[in-house]
Amino acid sequence: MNTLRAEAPRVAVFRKEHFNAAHRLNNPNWSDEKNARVYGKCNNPHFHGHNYDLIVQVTGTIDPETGYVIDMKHLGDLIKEHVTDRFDHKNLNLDTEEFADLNPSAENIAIVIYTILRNQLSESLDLKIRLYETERNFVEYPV
Ligand SMILES: Nc1nc2c(c(=O)[nH]1)N=C([C@H](O)[C@H](O)COP(=O)(O)OP(=O)(O)OP(=O)(O)O)CN2
Repeated sequence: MNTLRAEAPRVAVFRKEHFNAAHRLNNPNWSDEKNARVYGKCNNPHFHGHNYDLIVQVTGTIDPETGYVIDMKHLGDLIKEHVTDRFDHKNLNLDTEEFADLNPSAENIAIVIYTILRNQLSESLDLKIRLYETERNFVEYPV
């Protein structure tokens, strides 16, 4: 008799959201010259904006009653309440406590969003964030 039981399949679901925000990349421990050299136009003292595309990936097993890993409507509502309402049309450096002392690079923004959403989801669900800062520049966390 085969005593091995098939593992429940794990499925990834994705929710895409969008927000606009301004930021400035700057290291306060460096000179103005070094900041300008390292960050280039992203160091503009008057800030600049991006149209961020956010893809939230949630992976888990399927609830046999709903057929869902997670209700994507609920996931969309969570992202709106906790992420996009918080960051959309904000100056990340000046208007948000998360980036008051943290350089708002795409990497750091992704980690902040991950941490916010991780607290909203069941521990049985895995979470991954993909954040597009431009059409060609994007980051993922965790890897
Ligand atoms: N590792 C990182 N590198 C860069 C980041 C970042 O957050 N992490 N951010 C920037 C800029 O803020 C921004 O992404 C602009 O970069 P740029 O390459 O100029 O943008 P585009 O893709 O629109 O333009 P291209 O013409 O394709 O270069 C830079 N680096």
